Amino acid sequence: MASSAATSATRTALRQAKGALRKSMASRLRGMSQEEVKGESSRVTLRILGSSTWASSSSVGIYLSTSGEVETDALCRAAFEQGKQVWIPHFALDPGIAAASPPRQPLPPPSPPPTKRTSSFAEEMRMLLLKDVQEYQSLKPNAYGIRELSVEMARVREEALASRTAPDLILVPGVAFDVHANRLGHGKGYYDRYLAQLHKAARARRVAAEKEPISVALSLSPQLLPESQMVPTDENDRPLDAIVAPDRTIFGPGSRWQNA
Ligand SMILES: Nc1nc2c(c(=O)[nH]1)N(C=O)[C@@H](CNc1ccc(C(=O)N[C@@H](CCC(=O)O)C(=O)O)cc1)CN2
Ligand SMILES: Nc1ncnc2c1ncn2[C@@H]1O[C@H](COP(=O)(O)OP(=O)(O)OP(=O)(O)O)[C@@H](O)[C@H]1O
Repeated sequence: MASSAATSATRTALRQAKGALRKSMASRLRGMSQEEVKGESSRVTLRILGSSTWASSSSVGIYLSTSGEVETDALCRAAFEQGKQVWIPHFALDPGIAAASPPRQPLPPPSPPPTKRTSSFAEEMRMLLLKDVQEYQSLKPNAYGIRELSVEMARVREEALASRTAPDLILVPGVAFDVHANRLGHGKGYYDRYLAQLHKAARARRVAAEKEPISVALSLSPQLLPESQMVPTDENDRPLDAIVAPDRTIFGPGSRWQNA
């Protein structure tokens, strides 16, 4: 009992530390002007486009940026121009699928408090194949303000986990990063779980270790914490292969990212 109480206290402390960092980073990022974000995004984009990892990848997973993130518009367009396959996140809840799940309790049980809140987002993120740049340009923002395929299109669209041409490079968003290549996201664990599944799927397809997908986070300058500060992590948080910031690349343990 004592050790499970300690574990639960540790988890609470970790959740609080992550929450505090998300809050302080959000306020730092609000202090950046649009011009600063654009300028830094261009520098990150040039570093990605100039890397040999980008040059040798034929299939890329790219997040579609929202405020407080490195903008990915130029990267998406470059990927299409260069004939790469482009996969984007999808996390809108599909009401068709929700209707098939067991009915909710009319009232939450008095104790313990409910852990699940109603949300317009799915439990798990998927990565769906975009057809072309025209389709990319036609995407509409979801309830969170992030552009993605409509729920109807998403139902019939190829998903990366089951694909033989799954992305070999994933460009990952985040709130904060540290010099050990750790990442803090928005708190749903979508990318942590998805990357773990993608690696599992690659192993199941007997993809060689050196061909497993490379995950690289894109960071605005304030998002990369100073050496003295670490992102709070637990056993589910895997360091990335690299973090590319406007004037610095952080390499994760055993990284296969190649700048030049
Ligand atoms: N541009 C971009 N796309 C992305 C991500 C991202 O971080 N950036 N994601 C990276 O994972 C996924 C979306 N992640 C999300 C994470 C949290 C919430 C959300 O609802 N946050 C609430 C608080 C939590 C809750 O209500 O449960 C909020 O902000 O109010 C939504 C989406 C997929 N696409
Ligand atoms: N690989 C995993 N397997 C199972 N659960 C996981 C995994 N990774 C994360 N989780 C769970 O997801 C929840 C949110 O995790 P966390 O706070 O690290 O999210 P995040 O990485 O900041 O968010 P996101 O990836 O959506 O940007 C936690 O309860 C965590 O335990």
